[in-house]
Amino acid sequence: MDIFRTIVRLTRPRQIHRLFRRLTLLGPVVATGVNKEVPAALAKTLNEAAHTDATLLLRSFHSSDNGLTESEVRALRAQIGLNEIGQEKPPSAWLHLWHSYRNPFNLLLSLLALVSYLTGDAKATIVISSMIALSTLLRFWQESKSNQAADELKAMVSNTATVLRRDLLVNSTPSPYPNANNRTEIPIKDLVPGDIVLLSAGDMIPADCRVLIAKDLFLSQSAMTGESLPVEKYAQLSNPTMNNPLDLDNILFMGTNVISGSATALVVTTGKRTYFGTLAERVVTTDRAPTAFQSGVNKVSWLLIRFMLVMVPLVFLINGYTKHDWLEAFLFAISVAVGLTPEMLPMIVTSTLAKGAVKLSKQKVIVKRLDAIQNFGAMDVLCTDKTGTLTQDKIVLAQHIDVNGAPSDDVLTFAYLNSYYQTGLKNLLDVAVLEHVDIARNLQISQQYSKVDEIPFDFHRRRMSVVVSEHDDHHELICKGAIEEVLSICTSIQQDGQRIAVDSVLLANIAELTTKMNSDGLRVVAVAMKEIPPTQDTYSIADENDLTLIGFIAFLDPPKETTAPALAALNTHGISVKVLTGDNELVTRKICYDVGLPITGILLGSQIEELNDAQLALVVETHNIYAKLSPMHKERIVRALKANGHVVGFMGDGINDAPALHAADIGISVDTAVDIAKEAADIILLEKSLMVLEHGVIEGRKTFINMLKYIKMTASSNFGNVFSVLVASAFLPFLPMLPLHLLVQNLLYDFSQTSIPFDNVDEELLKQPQHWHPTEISRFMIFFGPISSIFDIATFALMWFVFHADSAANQTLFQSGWFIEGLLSQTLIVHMIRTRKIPFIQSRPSAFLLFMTTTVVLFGLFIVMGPVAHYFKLQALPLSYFPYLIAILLSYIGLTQLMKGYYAKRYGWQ
Ligand SMILES: Nc1ncnc2c1ncn2[C@@H]1O[C@H](COP(=O)(O)OP(=O)(O)OP(=O)(O)O)[C@@H](O)[C@H]1O
Ligand SMILES: [Mg+2]
Repeated sequence: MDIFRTIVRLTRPRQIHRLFRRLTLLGPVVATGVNKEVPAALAKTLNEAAHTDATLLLRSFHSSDNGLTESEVRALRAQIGLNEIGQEKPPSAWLHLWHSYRNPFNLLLSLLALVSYLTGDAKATIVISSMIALSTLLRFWQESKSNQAADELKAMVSNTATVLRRDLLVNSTPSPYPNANNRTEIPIKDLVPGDIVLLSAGDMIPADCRVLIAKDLFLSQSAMTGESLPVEKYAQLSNPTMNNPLDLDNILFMGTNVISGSATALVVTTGKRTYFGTLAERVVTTDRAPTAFQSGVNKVSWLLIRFMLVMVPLVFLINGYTKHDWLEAFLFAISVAVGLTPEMLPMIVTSTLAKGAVKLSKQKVIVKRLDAIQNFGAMDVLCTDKTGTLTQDKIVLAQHIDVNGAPSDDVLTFAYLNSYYQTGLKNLLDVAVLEHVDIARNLQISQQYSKVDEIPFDFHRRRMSVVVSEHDDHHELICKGAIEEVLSICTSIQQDGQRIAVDSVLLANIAELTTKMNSDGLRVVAVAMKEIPPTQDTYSIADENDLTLIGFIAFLDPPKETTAPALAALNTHGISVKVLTGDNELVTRKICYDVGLPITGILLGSQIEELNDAQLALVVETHNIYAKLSPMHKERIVRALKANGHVVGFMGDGINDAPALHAADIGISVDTAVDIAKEAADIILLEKSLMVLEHGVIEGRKTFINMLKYIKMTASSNFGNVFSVLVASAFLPFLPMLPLHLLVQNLLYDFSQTSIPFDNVDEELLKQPQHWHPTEISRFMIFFGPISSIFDIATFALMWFVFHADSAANQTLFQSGWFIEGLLSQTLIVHMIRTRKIPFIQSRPSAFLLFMTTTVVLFGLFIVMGPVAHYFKLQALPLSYFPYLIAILLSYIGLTQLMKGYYAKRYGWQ
């Protein structure tokens, strides 16, 4: 929860990164420059776990081959707590209150209060103290709301682990781990030591674990150790003398993830006691390059700070010299500085983003990194995979045929065995195969077959094999995968019960058959096998040779009905869609045709391989379909588009999508995706649909536009104010406003701005991607700021010449006149600047904004005209002042409206 407090300091990028990391469940925290040592107690536990024999270890954890029982787990959890990292605990309310207080604005007010108290000015002390309370509570309240929203969002994304539970065992015979029928999915936070977890490619390691069984298990530990190469892990230590905990190669660390292979592991430590947990308290995160948005906010802040550095000393010196009261000149200069500081900027940014995030969550879009919202609105190219996005989430096995195209039960049987025994990949194709449960019954799998080994899937080979033994007289290696990739390892073909050597005629026939199916939109997977004498019990990729092609299974992957309208909607919002898939071009072409996505060019992974970066940069602009891609191709395409200046979104849910999700400006994944894809994403959709995405994009744009509004208004009105102060200081024999007045004005204005996140946005602004142009903000500020000064100076003249407030004795009258005009013009101008159109008539503000600005205006009038004026060192103005005021305000509005037209024509309006 202190996440959001941290974001409040938006001008400090380092904080943001830390914060965003924390929003991710097991964020990629990279420990740099910290003591990476494993605490002694943990090192001992891990070493013991690594060196103890598996059976003994299980016993020492009171666990078994089949895991713990539900009641054991519950008892243990009550004792040791949830599997969570402690840091996510919210800070105490008092601490939060202190942080809400601790800013320059409040510190200055406190100083003023102290000065008033010491000079015996009780009224001023009371007024100033109440201001401090008000501004602190305002911030406290806003932030608490944002924090709560963030917590609720986080809870919406599911993070589960697969565990074995002894009491779920269906029959008394213990099943081999990988296909155990007593597996169940539980939230990661519910894991306890002694739990047995099943892991496969794409999973995050949910706690510190000891490997019990590993199959080609490769992990990325970069999150933990910074090393980028995958490390292999085994069930047994490769070197039994090893005792450096981080080198133990049968220990898995929380926060790392499985790149390939599969494992069964025993949970050894959980939560804060894991290595990750101990690290989380000490980590220094590496800085990612700040996003365009962060650096934009920084630029604006710096602009104002630089400006302040020039103006404030000037104000100080001028007032000191001319009025000879250096203390007052100092306090005044400081107040001007505070007036210039956009101290509410971080809070407005936070609450605008948080509010956007909450609204998005109602559209089933969960934002993991808050500043992704801005990128969401800026995105102009969306790259997406095919399955589940363009097509329905449900794939069905439609055909199982031999090489002649005749239905064949053999093919289905082999495919079933392959899907049943493989553990490396969880995907929809296997789910579809396994739906044919009748086969399992007929085959009596567990009695007739036993698994010998498997060669897991990877996205370069595009195939996977399992080796099973039937009656022990031979082993069968069964392979399934993409057509070309399987054919490349086949030397024969099974035709009408005969095994025939592959020749070009056969190959041509097969090509014709599969092309036909692909063009009908069927995804085709080839199935092949070979029999091997049972001389070995481990197999590797090298054994995938000399296979016999049995036939094909074909899947129906029909397009979603919503895809076509969603594509059209994205198009009208200025976003072009590109399809990046590992599947082949024929199927993809058919799907694109079905959903009405015009194809502007198809490029294959193999072709991309041959292009250098410059060539690729040209090609990605023109082509919109990319097929047969490896994960690295996907990433390269995203990078090329980014380098061309696009803001690129990538949507995907597989292991193969993770690198591209990382590379994109905005990574989008789904709740059902593999852990590492979810981890890499900035946005999680609770429903994989392009339609949902469109709502998200619009919400993102609204959020961004409102934030920009605030920044533009505040920058320009602060700029104008200081300009006026400078002019007034030079000519007046007294202060144009007391420090107190400046601060009250500032606070009231800020107060009215808290409604900005809720404001309406003009329709036409939502049509195009919204980019961030920090230079435009300075231009806007320099353009519109001085306009207000013209009318401020007119007010000075009015007070001086008409109302004869021309001596120190009359200064309160002068100050009151300017106080009202300044506050009213600043508040009114909010309505002018929030739209390029005619306010109220062509573009209506939200009711809340209207309410807040009206309240502030009335309150300002009350302070001056009401009975409390002397508390604020103000005095009631003669009624004859008001017609002048109205004239001044109307002229101001008129001139601003004119200038808006000119500005928009010249520079455009965002
Ligand atoms: N479970 C599996 N068994 C065998 N082969 C598979 C399996 N999953 C994928 N393949 C093969 O690998 C190819 C690429 O995988 P996949 O289609 O999942 O890639 P992708 O880029 O995620 O595609 P999509 O855009 O459709 O999500 C598939 O077309 C198929 O030939
Ligand atoms: Mg996919």
